[in-house]
Amino acid sequence: MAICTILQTAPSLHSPCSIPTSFPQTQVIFYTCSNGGMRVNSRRGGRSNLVVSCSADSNTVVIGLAADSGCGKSTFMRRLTSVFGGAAEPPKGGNPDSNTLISDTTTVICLDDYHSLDRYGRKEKGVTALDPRANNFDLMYEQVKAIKEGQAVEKPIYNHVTGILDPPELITPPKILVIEGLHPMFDPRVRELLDFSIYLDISNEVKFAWKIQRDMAERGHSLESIKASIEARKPDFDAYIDPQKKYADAVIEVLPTQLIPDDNEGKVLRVRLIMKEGVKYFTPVYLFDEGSTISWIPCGRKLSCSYPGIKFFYGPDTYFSNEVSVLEMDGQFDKLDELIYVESHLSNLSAKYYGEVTQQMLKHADFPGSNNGTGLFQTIVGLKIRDLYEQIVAEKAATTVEAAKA
Ligand SMILES: Nc1ncnc2c1ncn2[C@@H]1O[C@H](COP(=O)(O)OP(=O)(O)OP(=O)(O)O)[C@@H](O)[C@H]1O
Ligand SMILES: O=C(CO)[C@H](O)[C@H](O)COP(=O)(O)O
Repeated sequence: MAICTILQTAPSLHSPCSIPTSFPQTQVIFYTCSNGGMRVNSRRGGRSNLVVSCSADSNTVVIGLAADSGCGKSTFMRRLTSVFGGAAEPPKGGNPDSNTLISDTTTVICLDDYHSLDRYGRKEKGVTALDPRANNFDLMYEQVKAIKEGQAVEKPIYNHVTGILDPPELITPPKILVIEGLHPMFDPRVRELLDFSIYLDISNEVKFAWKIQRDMAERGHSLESIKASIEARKPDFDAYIDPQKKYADAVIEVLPTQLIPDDNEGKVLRVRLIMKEGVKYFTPVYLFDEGSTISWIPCGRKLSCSYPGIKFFYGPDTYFSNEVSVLEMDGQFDKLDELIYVESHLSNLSAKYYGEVTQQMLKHADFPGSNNGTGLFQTIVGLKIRDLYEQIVAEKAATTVEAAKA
């Protein structure tokens, strides 16, 4: 059984355990921790809102999601949270500019909150936010480690509206902590804390098309300023962000289509899901026959395809000297409900029932990428993360039972 330890009394803070509002001295009390642990047997009388920590055998599972800005992290997070069945919201009653999203199962923190230099500091020193010198990796490590071990932390907030660091917010240990941003796999100490890691690898052409779509249409930026911002970030992106992909357990690579010769519109995409072999709790998805090499055009009687059609590929490969399986989709779906035909040919999806992938995709048909491989592979990785979490919890429960028997 997991044990939480009372660290301090702090009436103004929220607790990671559900604590009765008051309790008499010498009473034995059971607390359920939000990361799945449980506290028993307190004889302290007193007040509500004690800050407690839940012991290591109720550890939070930590997931890292790396990508450059504007590459679909928020969209991915919304798909992931939905797989667990709840909506994610900023901390209640907190800073309206908080970057954190909390649902029943997951807490997503944005690593921009560990910027050590604010917008003005970066300008003064002439460094970008991608530069490690603009980020506090010691604090990132200490706090992710603490949360993983069941302790609440006071995490800084980087305010994207004002460009300065706001007063911190309390983060209590969830069942699953997702750390998303520019550098989740940069610092070896933080990397070591990750139970699973994902890199969204958006090619320059596609990144440019997405940036234009968002920053011109939604934020009123000019084409020239978007080009200049991408160019200014590129050297640091190449030096500090891109190299993290070699550590990722899964990479979603987004490239221009090969189905339209010399396409420069960037609307039709070729998306590759690169899955590392031999990762604990993670078995790669496969098409038709595990380990074989397959090229498949599913268009025909059961799948409608308008120009330029759809092409799947599956096969083994190596990626930064690691053995991987690659699943690729080029093109886009005309009718999303027909995705069930493709789903029925995929195995190891970690779905709870036949058609769950299609159902998730239909549920969020309005999210960017729902008609192509970006949405499909993000949904599949979401199911894989749920499966990984459930395996870890089951393994811990079995260990606890064994320990109790001994
Ligand atoms: N799969 C996709 N297909 C097409 N466009 C996409 C896709 N994913 C993201 N985009 C585009 O990129 C924009 C940014 O997406 P999103 O907000 O998910 O990225 P982000 O990485 O969280 O960005 P930021 O770090 O800047 O907050 C979207 O508004 C959309 O225009
Ligand atoms: O890369 C980024 C986030 O992923 C931002 O550029 C970084 O956080 C700096 O933010 P701002 O635009 O507020 O100066």
